[in-house]
Order: sequence, then C-alpha cells, then structure tokens
Amino acid sequence: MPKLPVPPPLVGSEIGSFTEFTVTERMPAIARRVIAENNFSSEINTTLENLATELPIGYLRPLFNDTGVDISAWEKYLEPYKNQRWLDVPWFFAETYFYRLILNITNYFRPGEWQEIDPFNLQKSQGLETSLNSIILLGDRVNNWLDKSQLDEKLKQTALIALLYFSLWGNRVDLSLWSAFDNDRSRFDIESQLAHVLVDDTHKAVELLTSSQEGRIDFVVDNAGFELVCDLCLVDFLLSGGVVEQVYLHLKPHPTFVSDAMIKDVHYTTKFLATTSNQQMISLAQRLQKHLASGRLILADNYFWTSPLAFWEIPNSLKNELAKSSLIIIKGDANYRRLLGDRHWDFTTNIADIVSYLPVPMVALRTLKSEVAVGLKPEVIEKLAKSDSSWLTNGQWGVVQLVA
Ligand SMILES: O=P(O)(O)OC[C@H]1O[C@](O)(CO)[C@@H](O)[C@@H]1O
Repeated sequence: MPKLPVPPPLVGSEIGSFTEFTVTERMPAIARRVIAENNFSSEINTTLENLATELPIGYLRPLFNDTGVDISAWEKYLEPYKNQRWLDVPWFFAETYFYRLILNITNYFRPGEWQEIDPFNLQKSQGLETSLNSIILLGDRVNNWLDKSQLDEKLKQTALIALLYFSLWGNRVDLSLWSAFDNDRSRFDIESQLAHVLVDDTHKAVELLTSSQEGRIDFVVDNAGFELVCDLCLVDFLLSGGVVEQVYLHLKPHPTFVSDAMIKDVHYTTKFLATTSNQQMISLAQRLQKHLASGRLILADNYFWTSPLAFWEIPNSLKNELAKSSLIIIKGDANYRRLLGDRHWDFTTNIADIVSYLPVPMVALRTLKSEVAVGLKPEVIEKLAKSDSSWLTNGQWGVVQLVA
C-alpha cells in the first residue's frame, strides 16, 4: 500500500469533470466507432448501441460467461458495484469494465466467427500508416546514434535522453482520444517540447540505465502505433548499443483502451517496419527480430494489466518477476492512473510516498490526459492554471518521474 492514507477515487458523477465527459460522451462514441469500423452481426451491433445509450444514465450490465480466462476474476471485481450506475462507480473500474464488456458483446473469447477479432484493429493499423513519415525520421536517427555511439560514451547518453523523450511524447498519440483518421499527432520536436515537461527526471533515469550493465529493463507498455515504435526504438538502442542485457515488454492480454498494445501488435509492428521500402526501417525490424529470436527481448502479457486493480494490488508472482529488473519503465496515462490507484491525490504529493510498494526503481513517462497528477510544484500548477485551462487532459504536457 502507499505510505499515505488513500484518498477517494475519481468517479464519473463529478460534474463538469473529464471523467464525466469520458463516461457520458467518449465511451459511447468509442462503442459506436466499434460498430462503424467492424462488420459484426446486427445482433452484436444492437447490443453495442444499447451499451452506448446506457452509459450516460444507465446501470452496469452483467458480464456473461464468455469462456475468457479472467471471467471469474471479473465476477469478483464486479461484486461491489452491482446495480450501480456507470457514473457512480470508480472511473478506472468503469473504463476497464467497459472495454472488457465490448469483448464480451463481440464474442472475442468465444469459439466461432468473431473469436480473437480485435475490435480496434483498424485504428491500430491506421495509427501506423498515418505516422509513417515520423517513424522514418526517428528510425534514421536511431541508426545514426547506434553507428556513432559505439565510439562515444557521451553520445550514448545523449541518444538515451532523446529516446526517452521520444517515448514520452509518443504517448500523445492516443487513439482512445484522437482517432487515427483525424490527424497526425506524431509530429513533434523534442527540443521545443522541453518546456512542456513538468517534472523531468530523464537524466537520473539515464544514469540508472547506463549503470545497470548486464541488467534487465522492464517496460509496462501502453499504445500500439507510433508510441510503440518510439518504445521499440528505445528498446533496440538499449539492446543493440549494449546498454542492457535483456528487456521485457509487458503487454495487454486482450484489446483494451482502443490502442493498447498486445503481443500480436508488437509482431505486426515489426512486420510493418520490415515491409516498408526504407532500408533504415528494415534494419531496425531485423535487429528487433534478432533480439526476439535470441531471447534478449521478451514479450509477456498478464491479466493484471487489463484488470481494474490498482498497481499496489499487483499479484505476487508478477511483482516477483518485476523484482528481477534494474528499472521498470511505466508508459502512459492509464498506467500512471493505476500507479496512483486513480485517486484524488493532491497534485503536490511526493510520488515516492505513494509508489512505495514497488520492489525496484521505476520511471513513469506520461503525457497528461486525465485529472490525476502528483509531484508538481505549487508555482507550476498556478502558472499552468492561468496559461492553459485544459493542461490536465490535452496531452500537451508531460512528466518523467523517477522513484528510485
Ligand atoms: O494511452 P494512455 O496514455 O494510457 O491514455 C489513455 C487514457 O487516457 C484517457 O483517454 C484519458 O484519461 C483515459 O480514458 C485513459 O486512461
């Protein structure tokens, strides 16, 4: 548990909040996008449409046994919230349950026509296509750094700092908020973005990475698409540049939060890179494939990552696995919310007093897309409140927060 008393969770019924907007507008829109972007049967589409209509005013609907291995776990998670409105249950629960229900309705787990059909596949693949130009530019830089940094320790540090920033800003591209068809949010310049990093422990994180010779790094991955490519570039540099011996990627066991990455998305992304006509991309893909084949890059999934549980409720088996790491890199907004239990912490709370339950150091790379934050200075909060009224949710601000 955190060292401090735990405040109440965010809920959708907070009038005028982003949580309310999510439950009453964003989630219904996501359910309707699933109808529009797939060819499910009319029966499935009707149930999805009913779900979309119920969200703003209705009650949680039950989960039918769909043979998913997490079904009995979900029965337990649901128990305290039965007969409650979507707006009244903790927001993190509402969102994770909503995505699990979509799979229940679309027969994702049931043997048959729709088994393992990812309802968000179109968004994920479009996300890669849309950001191809940025991907090529990034891949080019990584290859350059790898060539030169063999000789120069200082350059290795510079490359790692830049790659951590790419991994951070890659998190702006989130298909649960901005559709892959609307715009390309992968264009950014890490230098001019520096003023938008509200807490910056990047240098300390790089010190930890470079001192963990022969060590293992664990990534709790977030979105597929451009963000995953940024993460894979960092992973490649860590392995090909000999910074660490092994990297574990922790991925979702089923589709969720629209763009969250699964093991199959890593394979799809690597193949996508390998089949471009760009030689730098092809080399990157070949190195990734080599790391996978040699066991230096391991892809792992676990149902904890799609559960509604707070990070401090992590099962012992997974915690013991993470304890073998030199550093855990935790990506994105939803994982950050899980770290803090999605609670109303004061924004100035010391993050180390909350995340006191992990066995090894962790660094969170997150752009702000929800009204949850800690570790901020009062003067920073005051300035932001005056200059950007939607700073907590517009994805334009980021944090790199280390707890060591
Ligand atoms: O992909 P990320 O960074 O976890 O962001 C997804 C999160 O952002 C939101 O879209 C806004 O908080 C949530 O619905 C979700 O928690």
